[in-house]
Amino acid sequence: MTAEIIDGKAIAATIREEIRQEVAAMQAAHGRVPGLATVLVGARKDSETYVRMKKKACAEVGIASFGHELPADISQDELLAVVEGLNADPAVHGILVQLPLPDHIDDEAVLAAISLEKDVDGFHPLNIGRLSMKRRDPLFVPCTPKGCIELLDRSGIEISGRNAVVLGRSNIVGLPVAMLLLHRNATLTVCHSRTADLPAMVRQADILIAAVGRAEMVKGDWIKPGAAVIDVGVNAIDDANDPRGYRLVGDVAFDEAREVAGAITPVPGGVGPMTIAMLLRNTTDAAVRAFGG
Ligand SMILES: Nc1nc2c(c(=O)[nH]1)N[C@@H](CN(C=O)c1ccc(C(=O)N[C@@H](CCC(=O)O)C(=O)O)cc1)CN2
Repeated sequence: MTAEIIDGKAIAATIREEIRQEVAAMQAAHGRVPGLATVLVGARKDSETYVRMKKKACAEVGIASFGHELPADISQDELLAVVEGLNADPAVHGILVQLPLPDHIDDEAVLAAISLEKDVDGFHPLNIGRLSMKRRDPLFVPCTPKGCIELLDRSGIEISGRNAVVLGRSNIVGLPVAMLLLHRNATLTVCHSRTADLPAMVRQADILIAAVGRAEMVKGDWIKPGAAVIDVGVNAIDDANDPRGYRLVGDVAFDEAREVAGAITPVPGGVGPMTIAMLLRNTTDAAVRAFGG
């Protein structure tokens, strides 16, 4: 079997066009557009790239973006003051604090300071708490997990009643995506570094979400024939043939897995573009609420 490739780039482009039209309609109806504040602390190259991609995506759909580039040695109080200022700014409907933050900053305190109505990353403890409960919808769902579910839905992959295995238990991806799958009536297994016989567990998966951050860890013979494989990993590995000196690979050994799976996301071009599309979705939803529907 050769798997169907789930083209995250194309699906994200469709979603972005849907949002562009909504934003144009908002502009016509209210004379206002959604606004996203991005907060970048320090000069990590990957974070700079992601924030730049987010601002560009905002511009393409008509969302206003307000960039705050702050020094790596900013104090926690100073950063909290920036967040408070954005909470009070009526032009800002969503606040994105790019992670990870420098070690001297307590990221939980910063995420908890974001107004619930502007928490477009969905990382506020109350939003996460609501995500973990039945029938208590959070105001926002974290972007990468939401993007994984959207990829399954838009590819016509049934979730209810299927065995879903989540590899990884991070706050950003593993735990929230596990909750979303459970809410959609999947039978859920969460695997991690202490799981015994990982290949055997993964082989149970009708739907596999790989989010461990280890390059090509999941081998082809770990995959159940016909499974849907959503690869969240974005890992740089050395490649002398690439002009950048590296290339990006996922957590799944793609060439092996595509011979066994029914459907699979590539890296790059799978989940990554969906993360940004879902941020635009959440920001637009925040503005709709702020404008009164
Ligand atoms: N506040 C947040 N911080 C972080 C999040 C997040 O959702 N909110 N997620 C990640 C990084 N991330 C967004 O911030 C992100 C990662 C990857 C991509 C993406 O489109 N990747 C491309 C490849 C890009 C490249 O060539 O370098 C792909 O997979 O096709 C977008 C966003 C951590 N921090």
